[in-house]
Amino acid sequence: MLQHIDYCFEVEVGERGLGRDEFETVLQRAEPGVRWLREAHETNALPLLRLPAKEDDLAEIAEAAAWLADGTSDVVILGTGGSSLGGQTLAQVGGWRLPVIGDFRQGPRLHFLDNLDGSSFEAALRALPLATTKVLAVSKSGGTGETLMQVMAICSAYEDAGLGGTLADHLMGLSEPVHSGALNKLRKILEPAGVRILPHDPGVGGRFAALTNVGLIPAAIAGLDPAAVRRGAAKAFQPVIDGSRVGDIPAVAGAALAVAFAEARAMPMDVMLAYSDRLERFTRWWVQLWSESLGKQGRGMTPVPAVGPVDQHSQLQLFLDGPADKFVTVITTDCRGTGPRIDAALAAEAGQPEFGGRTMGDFVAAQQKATADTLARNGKPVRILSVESVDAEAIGELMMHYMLETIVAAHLLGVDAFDQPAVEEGKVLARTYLSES
Ligand SMILES: O=P(O)(O)OC[C@H]1O[C@](O)(CO)[C@@H](O)[C@@H]1O
Repeated sequence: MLQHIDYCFEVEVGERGLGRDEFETVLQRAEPGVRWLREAHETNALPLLRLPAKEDDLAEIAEAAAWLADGTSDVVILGTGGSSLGGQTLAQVGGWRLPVIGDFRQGPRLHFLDNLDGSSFEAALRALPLATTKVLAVSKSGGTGETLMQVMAICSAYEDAGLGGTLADHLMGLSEPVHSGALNKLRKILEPAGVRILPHDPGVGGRFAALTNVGLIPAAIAGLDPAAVRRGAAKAFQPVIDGSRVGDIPAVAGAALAVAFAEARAMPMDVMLAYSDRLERFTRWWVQLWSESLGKQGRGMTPVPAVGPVDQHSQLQLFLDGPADKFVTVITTDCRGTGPRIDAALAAEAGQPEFGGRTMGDFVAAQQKATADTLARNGKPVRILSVESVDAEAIGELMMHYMLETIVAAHLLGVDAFDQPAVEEGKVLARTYLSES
């Protein structure tokens, strides 16, 4: 992966761009954050940082994925937020939820039920052949209401189908170990039925858990090699541990840019425009990571997910000509030569001669470059992240890059990247309203 940041500076984009000295100042402010990361890695204070090199859990991940998938018609993954989006992101790289081929994938059908909607859940329960379905219920805390309700509904559905005695043959859980006698409700439901519960690493926060069993089991079911995902993550982490200068660590430079644009240019909207169907879920995973990690104490930047070229026909007008409050990241792939090649005679006849002999990938390659250049020409700062192709290593590298970028941005903003205190109030109120209804 290469990061190009020339279009972030005033010499290229004019007054919305940063001066090199301004950027250097923010980079210097990032140094304590990078020192903290290095120390946390050495002392294992942040287990996330040990994941890229971790190998001792890969056999269990492969075995769990095989148990869920082998001889199964459908695999249902319950869980929300960080207990689902990392798995979705990785599974999409393996083909899940891609247009058309998502429906023709080899192996069991894969379903992530991360949103709670009674009517669709009921329809899903009617449609699923329960006897040949396996369910993975993921909740780090074991206490998320939406996931608990789904698990209870599924257990009852098995009971109603006369399969109540076979829950251990169909369900698997993934949750933190019980600590200091606290109640883990997911375990409380599943353990008495003999359902196996895999451990969620208590030291890895939900939205940072994609490189653990939480993300890698769905990845393996979708045909991705978990070891390759981690190899990619190690690439993003390498410049942190090898002592590179802060400005030479892509994730640190990215964090410094985002914070500098928010603070010094009043540009608190961060757009991720990814030119690949395989990265659509990745943009959504990043939305949670960026929002829950940074949106605190009146600070934070608002993530805007977009996919190209389709969002050129939806959001690009706003990015180019709306409020000048956005820092855009364009993620490009080397897609030249991919896809169908267009017949020259047909192209000429249609009055589109430049299509003749070109592939769809050639057109998208031209579009992603044209979008970045057009934004820059219109005075909009743009960063370009280019990956050769979207495979297991590339997604691992992208995910680790963004986790590091988020942690460093939190240091720069002076907020805790790892908590999400504000969402608790609404959860308590919803429980009160439910018991009063
Ligand atoms: O994995 P859990 O504990 O069920 O939490 C699911 C999600 O809910 C949140 O706690 C927010 O409500 C997220 O941070 C988390 O990813």
